[in-house]
Amino acid sequence: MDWNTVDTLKFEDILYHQAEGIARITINRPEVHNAFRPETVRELIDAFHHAHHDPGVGVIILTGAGGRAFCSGGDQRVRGEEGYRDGGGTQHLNVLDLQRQIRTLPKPVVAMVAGWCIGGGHVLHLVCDLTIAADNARFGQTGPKVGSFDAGYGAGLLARTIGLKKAKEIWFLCRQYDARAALEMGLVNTVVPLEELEEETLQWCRDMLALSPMALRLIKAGFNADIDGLTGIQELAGNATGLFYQTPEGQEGRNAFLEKRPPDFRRFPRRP
Ligand SMILES: CC(C)(COP(=O)(O)OP(=O)(O)OC[C@H]1O[C@@H](n2cnc3c(N)ncnc32)[C@H](O)[C@@H]1OP(=O)(O)O)[C@@H](O)C(=O)NCCC(=O)NCCSC(=O)CCC(=O)c1ccccc1C(=O)O
Repeated sequence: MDWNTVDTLKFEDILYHQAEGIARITINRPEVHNAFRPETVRELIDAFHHAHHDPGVGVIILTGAGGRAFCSGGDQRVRGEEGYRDGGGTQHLNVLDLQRQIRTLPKPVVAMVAGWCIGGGHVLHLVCDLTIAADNARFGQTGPKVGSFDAGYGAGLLARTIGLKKAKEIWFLCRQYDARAALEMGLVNTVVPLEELEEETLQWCRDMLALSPMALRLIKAGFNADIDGLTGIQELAGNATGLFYQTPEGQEGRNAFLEKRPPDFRRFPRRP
């Protein structure tokens, strides 16, 4: 695949590439196994925002540079007493904003995982819709070992994904799991040799690009609705409103207002 960059997007900690309707977002800090600092997360949020609003993008890949790590979580070197310090000294837990963004983004997001997928990095793959793992991938949570925990998606979505007992084991014992074990517990969708990781991920993306974007959008919202509470229902309901706007019945209300007349909904059926 010949990836293109986007001239308007300038990043320091991440890379953004695009081709054939696929956006590839790469955390590019291999010297720390792609740990994220607040600036990394801010750039990821901007990149996902761009991919979300680009009508030429149908599927998004999230990955890490270097082949040795997807992401090792928050950068412990900038961890302060309240969060992770940015260059100006303000402390953040802004990866939580990124997690919600990936959940509500109405396009499939695929985690392409090689190497370490640990801590907050593990939660990032978890909130992606699908995970394609290389055979060198290793998964786990370290929170209780390093004085941290993610009791939101990191706990609840993990339990929904692999079951409560296994999710508690992962958090309570802080063990690491290889790709085969991750596949067996339903934590990833497939495992391939490292050298085939990108091609396999692209094939999954191409298969999704051949399908109805609206159907994928709605089924993603449907999968997330109950787990995400009112935010999930809002996403599903927003889609319903968007579809209703496209109907003559929805447009009659707007037209009547603009034409300063009472709306006439009598011609629209009350369906069984
Ligand atoms: C991933 C390891 C197991 C890999 O081990 P190994 O192969 O031996 O490599 P190393 O030599 O350890 O690492 C190479 C190099 O990278 C540096 N590094 C690795 N991880 C980090 C990191 N997270 N931060 C900073 N630096 C890192 C390492 O120091 C080495 O550099 P040198 O210069 O050579 O020393 C192992 O590296 C490891 O265990 N890493 C730490 C994993 C970890 O504990 N991550 C943090 C978990 S907590 C978190 O992610 C917080 C997320 C968050 O923001 C959050 C917010 C709100 C609610 C909840 C959360 C949440 O906790 O998720």
